[in-house]
Amino acid sequence: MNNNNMTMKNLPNTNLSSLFASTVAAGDGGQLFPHVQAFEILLAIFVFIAIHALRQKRKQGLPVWPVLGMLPSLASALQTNNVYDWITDVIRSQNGTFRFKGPWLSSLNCVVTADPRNVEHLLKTKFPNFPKGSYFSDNVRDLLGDGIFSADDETWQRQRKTASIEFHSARFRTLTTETLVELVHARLLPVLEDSIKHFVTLDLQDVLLRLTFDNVCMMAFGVDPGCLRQGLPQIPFARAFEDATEATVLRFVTPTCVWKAMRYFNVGMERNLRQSIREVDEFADNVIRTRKRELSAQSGDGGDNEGESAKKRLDLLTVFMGLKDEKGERFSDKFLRDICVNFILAGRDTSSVALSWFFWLLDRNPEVEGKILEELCRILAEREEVKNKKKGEVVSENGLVFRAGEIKKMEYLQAAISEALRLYPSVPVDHKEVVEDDKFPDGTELKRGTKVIYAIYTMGRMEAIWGKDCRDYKPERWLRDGKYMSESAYKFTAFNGGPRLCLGKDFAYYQMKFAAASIIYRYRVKVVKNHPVVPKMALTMYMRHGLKVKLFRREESELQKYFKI
Ligand code: HEM
Repeated sequence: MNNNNMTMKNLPNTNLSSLFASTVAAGDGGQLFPHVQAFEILLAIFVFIAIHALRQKRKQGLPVWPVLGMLPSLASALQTNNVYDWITDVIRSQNGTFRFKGPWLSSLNCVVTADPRNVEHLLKTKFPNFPKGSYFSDNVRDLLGDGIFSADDETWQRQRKTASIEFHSARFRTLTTETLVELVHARLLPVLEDSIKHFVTLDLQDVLLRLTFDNVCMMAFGVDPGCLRQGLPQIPFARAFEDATEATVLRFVTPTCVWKAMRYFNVGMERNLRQSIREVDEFADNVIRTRKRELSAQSGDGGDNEGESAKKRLDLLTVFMGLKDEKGERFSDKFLRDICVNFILAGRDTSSVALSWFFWLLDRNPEVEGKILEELCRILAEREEVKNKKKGEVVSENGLVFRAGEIKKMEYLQAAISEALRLYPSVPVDHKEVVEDDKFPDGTELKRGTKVIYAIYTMGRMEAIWGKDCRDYKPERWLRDGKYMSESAYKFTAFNGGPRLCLGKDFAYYQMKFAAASIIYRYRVKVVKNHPVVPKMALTMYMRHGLKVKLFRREESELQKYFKI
């Protein structure tokens, strides 16, 4: 055998077994040096394996290596700027669904799909067969306990039912609307105004995260942590919460036995996680204790300050404190803590991250910004007091607050935000586990215990779902005769679908529209030139480097153009 002639190109035509045989035979005859012989054998084995692995790529989407499975491809994809684009390419090459093969004995084997028929199957049709599962809940239990996000079955159902009634009650809606007005006008806009006064750039993602964190803490605990204030202070509870979620996410990319051992010995990331959870718990315990005191003061003499303030409360903590479980007993403090922490996780960063991508897209699509502004001014022009004013007066009104009815009329803005969520869903991938053997509508076999990932990010980029222009930012695709038309939850999965549809969806749209309209009406948001914008690998699709922007106050003359009065 002439080893010098052995190239990757001509090898597929070589009879490998004869190659092996001749190599070994040469060794038997002792005509070659033993280390050359060993090298040849190893090289031949390697080439054989490489060809086999690469051949699998066509059939299975990625090369499959002995022992390591598809891990090398994943590892190199993780070094790129956007792992979600990589997943998208693989899924597209496999017509919507592929099976990821992890290393031997690892927990990484899974089926990944972006086929709406499969997504409907797992989120709705066969919902009981696809719970979150023990792998997910084991990983998140220390932080989320038995809260709605990680729970399945009755524990989930009970929280879902109660929270759903509360979320859809008129009182709750009024309170959240009022809270939002206060947060945007007394806190967000002054911070933005400050950046203009001091000629500084701003990380808009950080500012929006602060806004939604304060907002959701007020909904869950009835407490304002005050993250969004001038000077943007560090708030220990917010910091601890963020650290705890980041450390929890690390468990998903660490072999289970490794993180469990680290937890046992209280070292590394597990040590940090324990410390952060302790701080979150201290905050929660404190709020729960104080609320209990308030409520007992209210049911006692009812006249003192604590009792009075408790009467006004509508947060989830107070609602759940007033309820009893199926045995007629009050919920434990631990369960109350879990409920609140889960709601904070669900509502903390989803809307702010969506808004960050939205403002980035607006910067790249100024015609969309123009259409939003036109819509805002058209809606404002319907106000009686505006009609009675002379041309130009309304635009100089600093204290202008959009009303709930006006927010609802913002169809184009809703379309523009939905379009941003289609391309950059706040939750880019989600996860389920198979209880009993099953089969997807596309024919994929699912064995009991299989992990299933539905790739929400990829679904927004499938030609089969959205057409040839699926990668373009086009709010118009959501409009029919100027009215916003929602899509099937199994095509547009940003808010999940079926029984576990996002509970905060309506509120989130309201919150995002209110904040966006209040900003866009006053400022042009320009992304700092050459600022790198790439997603971060996390449960929520943050921008890895934040969103550095500079704000410019809108000139009256610019707004004037849009007022048709
Ligand atoms: C743009 C904003 C939002 C997006 C894109 C979004 C998306 C989602 C998604 C994908 C899920 C399913 C997660 C899973 O089961 O693994 C979910 C669940 C949930 N979301 Fe949202 N969400 C948003 C805002 C909010 C807000 C503001 C709240 C509350 C204040 C909220 C409350 C919830 C709750 C409680 C669940 C759990 C529902 C259940 O399991 O029954 N979400 N959301």
